[in-house]
Amino acid sequence: MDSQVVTPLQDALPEKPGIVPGFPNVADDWLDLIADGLGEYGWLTLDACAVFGRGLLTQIAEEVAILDRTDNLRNAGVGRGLDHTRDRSVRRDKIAWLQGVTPAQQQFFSCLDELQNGLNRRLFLGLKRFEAHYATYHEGDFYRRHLDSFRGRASRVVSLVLYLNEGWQSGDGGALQVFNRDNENEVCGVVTPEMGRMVIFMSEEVPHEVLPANRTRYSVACWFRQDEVPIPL
Ligand SMILES: O=C(O)CCC(=O)C(=O)O
Ligand SMILES: [Fe+2]
Repeated sequence: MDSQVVTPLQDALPEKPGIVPGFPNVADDWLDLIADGLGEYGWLTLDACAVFGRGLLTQIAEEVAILDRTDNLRNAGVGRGLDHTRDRSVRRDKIAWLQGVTPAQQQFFSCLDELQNGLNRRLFLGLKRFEAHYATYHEGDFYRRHLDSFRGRASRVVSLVLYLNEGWQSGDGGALQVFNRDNENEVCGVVTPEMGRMVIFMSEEVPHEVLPANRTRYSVACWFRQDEVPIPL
């Protein structure tokens, strides 16, 4: 597996007022909405600002920006185990895996935990753990159409991407195109990577593609998995 230890960059982070009390707030109705969208369409997008709170989103965005500026992200690969390659014709983003070590990452991971439990209770997915990485797409970077998991491998089951870019304009490119799970040539959604926007989809079912970005694009991508430990694919 592509992995990289992310050292907490506490010293580099400016003083923050902290995370606002009452946030994050993973409420039952929010979990219902996500479970309904996944169950009915296999994917959904929503604005998660009110759930995470601006304070946490800003801290997460600063972490990835610092990792980017200090050259602590590395070229992402395609496939796992022996099939793992860094094919730049398929994807050009740079990534760093989260270890849940900084206060912001701990808060974020506790939300992912609640989401995992909420989805298991509603959809009986048997999700056991999750993994998450920061991703940076610089100008011209893209990720061609793909699925995040292959059928029957019982690995990645649900994908989640949270975008971290203030003031994203349509001319900035970098949209996520979501394809129909029954017809991979039909676009059924276009998601703009604006701060706090989130997309969630079934990893084995929904083809998707990141269009070339015209400015730096930050995100955190997470996968909820059914396996206890990574199964080499
Ligand atoms: O950043 C996105 O919009 C999607 C990224 C993606 O598809 C992936 O990392 O597998
Ligand atoms: Fe993907």
